[in-house]
Amino acid sequence: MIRVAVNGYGTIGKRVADAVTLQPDMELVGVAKTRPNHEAETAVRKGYPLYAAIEDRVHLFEEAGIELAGTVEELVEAADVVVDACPSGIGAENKAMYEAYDTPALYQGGESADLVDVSFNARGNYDEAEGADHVRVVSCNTTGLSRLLAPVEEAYGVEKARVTLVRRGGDPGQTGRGPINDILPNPVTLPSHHGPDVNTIFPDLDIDTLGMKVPATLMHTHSVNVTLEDAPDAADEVRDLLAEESRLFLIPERHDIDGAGKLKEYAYDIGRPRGDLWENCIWEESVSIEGDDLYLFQAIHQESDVVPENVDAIRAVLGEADRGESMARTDETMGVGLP
Ligand SMILES: NC(=O)C1=CN([C@@H]2O[C@H](COP(=O)(O)OP(=O)(O)OC[C@H]3O[C@@H](n4cnc5c(N)ncnc54)[C@H](O)[C@@H]3O)[C@@H](O)[C@H]2O)C=CC1
Ligand SMILES: O=C(OP(=O)(O)O)[C@H](O)COP(=O)(O)O
Repeated sequence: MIRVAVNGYGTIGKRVADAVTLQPDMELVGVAKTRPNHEAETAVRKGYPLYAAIEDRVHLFEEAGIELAGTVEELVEAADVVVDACPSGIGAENKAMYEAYDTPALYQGGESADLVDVSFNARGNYDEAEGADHVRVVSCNTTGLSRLLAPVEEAYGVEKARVTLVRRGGDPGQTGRGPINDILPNPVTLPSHHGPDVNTIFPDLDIDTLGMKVPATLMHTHSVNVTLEDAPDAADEVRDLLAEESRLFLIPERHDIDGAGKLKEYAYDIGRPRGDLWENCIWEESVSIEGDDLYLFQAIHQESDVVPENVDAIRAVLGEADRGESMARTDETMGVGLP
């Protein structure tokens, strides 16, 4: 059994913890939190051993009547691998602690590529993570782009990818985020971090990305244009290619899903935990071929698409399974793949 610790039990961390408990080859050693809020209480209710992320705050948990299993250093020491899901920049601060206990660490997309030995996407570069001490699971948007571009590059070759990312301003729980009533080029200069991040997975891929932020919380939306080296005659061929990928969901026309709102409704209706959509959601009708150019729209559920990737990264780092085995096991246990 792979003993997994999760440090940072927020949007990403709590989802990764739940996914780890579903894996037959993994054991969740515990989760670390900075303060005794509702998420801490829920973790305890789920039976997850809870550790204090900051030693000075142990008394806050005691005062709240929440039982602790120990401090984060004990958690890291007891684990074979730690998933750091702390806010951007805190992962970098934690690196020395992981090194002190010789525990390999997975970081999230908010950390810099320079922090780690390898940036990771399961479909893109699974094998490169084996034996690495510090691995970054790339951001939600970069994960969505990597999953899409991998099969397209393999089948047709990518001459140039151009993507405009219309990004949600904040997650549903992030009440302090904006914009509330605006549409922002973000960043206003090119490229957004997503293109260079895709290049940490596919170094030779020619890609330009432009970012925006809008007053929405549900999902991101990508407008994708890829000039292909060897374009197929018909868009149907591309649809068939994408449909073979378990983490790409081609939204059928019959579903009558016109945006992120209905996508989330669909996720709740089919009983997805937290309404999560782990797959890229690609509008089937949008997949078009114009000459050598492929066009499509996809929506990305920022809170959850990196979760299967974190599970795969755990196995990849420890060399516990090859890409195909790991992705299949993760998909089957979590229920990845939409009808
Ligand atoms: N929310 C999203 O849409 C996505 C986030 N990411 C990345 O995942 C990482 C985490 O983001 P979220 O889960 O959204 O953040 P979050 O704020 O929801 O959760 C972070 C958790 O870490 C805790 N924390 C803060 N300092 C800590 C410390 N020193 N030790 C332990 N825990 C600490 C916070 O209290 C919070 O519970 C970031 O790098 C982010 O860029 C990646 C993909 C999507
Ligand atoms: O990694 C994400 O988005 P990004 O790829 O646009 O940076 C997540 O949605 C977190 O973004 P945030 O930094 O706006 O919270």
